[in-house]
Amino acid sequence: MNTKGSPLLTTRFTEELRNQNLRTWEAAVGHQFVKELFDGSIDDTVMAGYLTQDYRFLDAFLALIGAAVASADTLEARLTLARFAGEVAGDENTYFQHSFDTLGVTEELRRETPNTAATTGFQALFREAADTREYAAILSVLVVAEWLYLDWATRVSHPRPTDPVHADWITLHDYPGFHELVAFLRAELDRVGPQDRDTAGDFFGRAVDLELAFFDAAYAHPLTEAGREVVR
Ligand SMILES: Cc1ncc(CO)c(N)n1
Repeated sequence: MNTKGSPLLTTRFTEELRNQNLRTWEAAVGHQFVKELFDGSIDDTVMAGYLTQDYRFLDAFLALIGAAVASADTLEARLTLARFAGEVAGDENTYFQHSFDTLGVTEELRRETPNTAATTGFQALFREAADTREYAAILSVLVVAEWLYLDWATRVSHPRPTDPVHADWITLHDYPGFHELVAFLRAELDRVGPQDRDTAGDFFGRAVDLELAFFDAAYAHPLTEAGREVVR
């Protein structure tokens, strides 16, 4: 049957989850941070604060990917997730090191900068998802983190900004391998999520809320000129 409403044409599970959180999702994807990143107008103190917090996100996120490797139910998924961990530990980590150098953010300053509530919230959510040891719960958080970032990075048709700190952050979330990764993560959650609907919906929704809070926090907690070793 090809009629509308046939089981074959029902909404994908991940689409359903996004629809349940659409207002917050859209607020995150269309955030001032994204607009200013694309037009190159984002203040260095905002970018420096954002990246300082996001480097802590990266640390906790790597641990969550490890939990996904451990809980996946197929070799194919384990291989894909392990390669994904390699990307984060490789190119993405290198991006952070270069950007901290460019912006003049020293290790000492990063050490002295406290977590924002959104960063602490993500760390707790990642730990909670990992502790379930359930692939569906872990995937629900991974899907939000990667799909929402793919969405903002690909939605705007602006040309790339010239500053590598800005341009490379966009490229890290819009290259062919990243599109494939998000397609993979979504397909996995579409496959295993419906058996664990409530848990998936709970983790997915909390992750979307934190994504919006994380962008807001970048403006509420810029890394100020006074505390920063200004290189440019
Ligand atoms: C807050 C946040 N969400 C998602 C991503 C993409 O992994 C990121 N780097 N930071």
